[in-house]
Amino acid sequence: MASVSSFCSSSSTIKSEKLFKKTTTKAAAATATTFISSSIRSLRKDPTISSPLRSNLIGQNLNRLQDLSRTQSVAREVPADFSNNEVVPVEKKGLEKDSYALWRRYVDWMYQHKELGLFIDVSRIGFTDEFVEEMEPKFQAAFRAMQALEKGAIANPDEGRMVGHYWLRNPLLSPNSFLRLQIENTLESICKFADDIIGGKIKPPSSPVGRFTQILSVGIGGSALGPQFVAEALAPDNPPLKIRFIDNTDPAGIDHQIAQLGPELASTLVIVISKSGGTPETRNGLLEVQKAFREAGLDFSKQGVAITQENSLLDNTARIEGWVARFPMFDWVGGRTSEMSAVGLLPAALQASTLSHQGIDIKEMLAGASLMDEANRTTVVKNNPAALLALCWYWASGGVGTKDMVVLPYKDSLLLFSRYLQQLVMESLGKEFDLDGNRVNQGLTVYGNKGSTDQHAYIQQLREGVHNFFATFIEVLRDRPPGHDWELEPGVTCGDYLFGMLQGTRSALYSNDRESITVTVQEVTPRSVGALIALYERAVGIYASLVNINAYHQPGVEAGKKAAGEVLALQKRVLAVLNEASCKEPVEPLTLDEIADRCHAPEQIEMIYKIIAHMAANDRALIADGSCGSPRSIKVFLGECNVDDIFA
Ligand SMILES: O=P(O)(O)OC[C@H]1O[C@H](O)[C@H](O)[C@@H](O)[C@@H]1O
Repeated sequence: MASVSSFCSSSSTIKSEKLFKKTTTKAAAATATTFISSSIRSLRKDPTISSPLRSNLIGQNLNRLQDLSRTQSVAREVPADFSNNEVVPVEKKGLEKDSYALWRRYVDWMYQHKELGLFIDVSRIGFTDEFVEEMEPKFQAAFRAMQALEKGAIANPDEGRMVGHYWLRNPLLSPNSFLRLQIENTLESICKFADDIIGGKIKPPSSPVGRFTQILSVGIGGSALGPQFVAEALAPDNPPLKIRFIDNTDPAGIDHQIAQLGPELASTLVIVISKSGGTPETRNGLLEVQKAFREAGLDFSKQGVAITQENSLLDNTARIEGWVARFPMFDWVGGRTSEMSAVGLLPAALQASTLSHQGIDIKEMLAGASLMDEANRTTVVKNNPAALLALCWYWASGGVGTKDMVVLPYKDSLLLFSRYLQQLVMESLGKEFDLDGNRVNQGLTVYGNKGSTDQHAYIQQLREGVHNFFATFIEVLRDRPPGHDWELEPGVTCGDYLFGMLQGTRSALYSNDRESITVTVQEVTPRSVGALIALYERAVGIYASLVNINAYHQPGVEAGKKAAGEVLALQKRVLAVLNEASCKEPVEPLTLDEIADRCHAPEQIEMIYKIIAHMAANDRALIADGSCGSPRSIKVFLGECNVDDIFA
């Protein structure tokens, strides 16, 4: 039953909508503004409505305020406390439309990193000077937190861990010489190992080619997304060592990767990546690959490499089985910020070009990240690229995630950037509680693929539909390597079209009050990719401080893992019950109620039905009566009875 206050919230919203529609005079606009503001206040305080609904309703109301401001051209009376005291109010005004004023804003706020050739344009985000001023203390606190983090503070208090991904690209910053040496030695051993593999010094034992030709990376989440993004962005066209990924426990997906390797399995280097060394999907991928090796008569241990924390299950397995190599994953590096650790560096270093016989230049990636980190250490918001992004995110999403971030790289090779950012941003910022234990349900939704492709898919909605996002364009100035360009019509190249599409979409969105950031790089190189990763890692860290959350843990992920474990445990009980009934003479097919009863889990009947339907679809349970489409009617038994299991 809807509680009184949740009813009030939604009725306020309806009323504010009506008021908004009726508003024709300044006086009416003022009344509407006051009413909408108070609706926002009530929504923020109402504990009885779900947080997605709350965000949605607040977002709608903020949009109305913005629209009111635009139509009435009056200074806004926006509530100073529409949220809890932690959140700085975002006083939305109509976006600047005068082209000279916009040009001034563009030039005033343009960020340029000369050495990296990277620009950030925040002029199409409508933050005001007052907002920047109000945010200043929060930014100074965020900078202090970042300094402490870089010095080795326990920045992940829930897990009692340091957060050290910044040391990976500047080991001199490490809080002690032990960590510095660990980083430096690991980098050295990665480079040496990659040289030995590419140069054929380390060979697969049974390949007729006499060297490794393929890499199969097994890992998930932070142990896959960075390497996938970097491979897509930087791998050479015809690499002698091509990388593939198993990043799921989907048997068909795994079969597909193994089938595509075919006889080249004999010359495949398998890199198993897992910080914890115990992630089920990764373990399953490993077991499936090991089975394929056995079936092909190959010795997996001569072709397997592990990247994991010391003494994890994976580490111990690799050590005991004598795999080719093991590389460390450090306790103080989180999965989603691990691209500059062995997790990202080893796969990158192995993706060599046929011409140079060198892998992706990982030292350049590290240099790009290090230069970006350096720029992000300034405490002047306007000169700090990551802080600028965080400022825009805060403004655009009200500091409470009311707007989504649509990431649109206009470059095919950056297709996976938004997918990579999805984990980095959403796993870091999507938190139920803040650092003081208040329920805040924070987050920032990220999605996107690439332009101009997406212009032919969902840009229609962005331009004209629900106003629940801001965009980030990633622009790459260099269209293709020099000497290859040609004009496909007088004065216009193919790349000019891509450029035109980006600029056109940016303008079209802005003219309809859709805000955007543009990040520009000269080229997609190891250096610029390293810089982009570092830019967003720091922006996420700063933003997390602004909204007072721990960006470095992921307690919510555990709930799904735990529930999955419970489903599998229930499946084992179901199997035991079915086995016992199927071993009877004659076989005793069971209804779902009977199975649930015998499992002592009547409340789990729906899950038991799903388990049976899944097993039946995979020929592991047989339906004696009825069909899965009418659950009440089915009777189930197992095709084979295993007497040993009954007495086990
Ligand atoms: O590297 P692993 O320990 O296998 O973890 C892989 C992934 O597991 C979980 O889903 C975490 O939420 C991710 O942050 C992590 O990247």
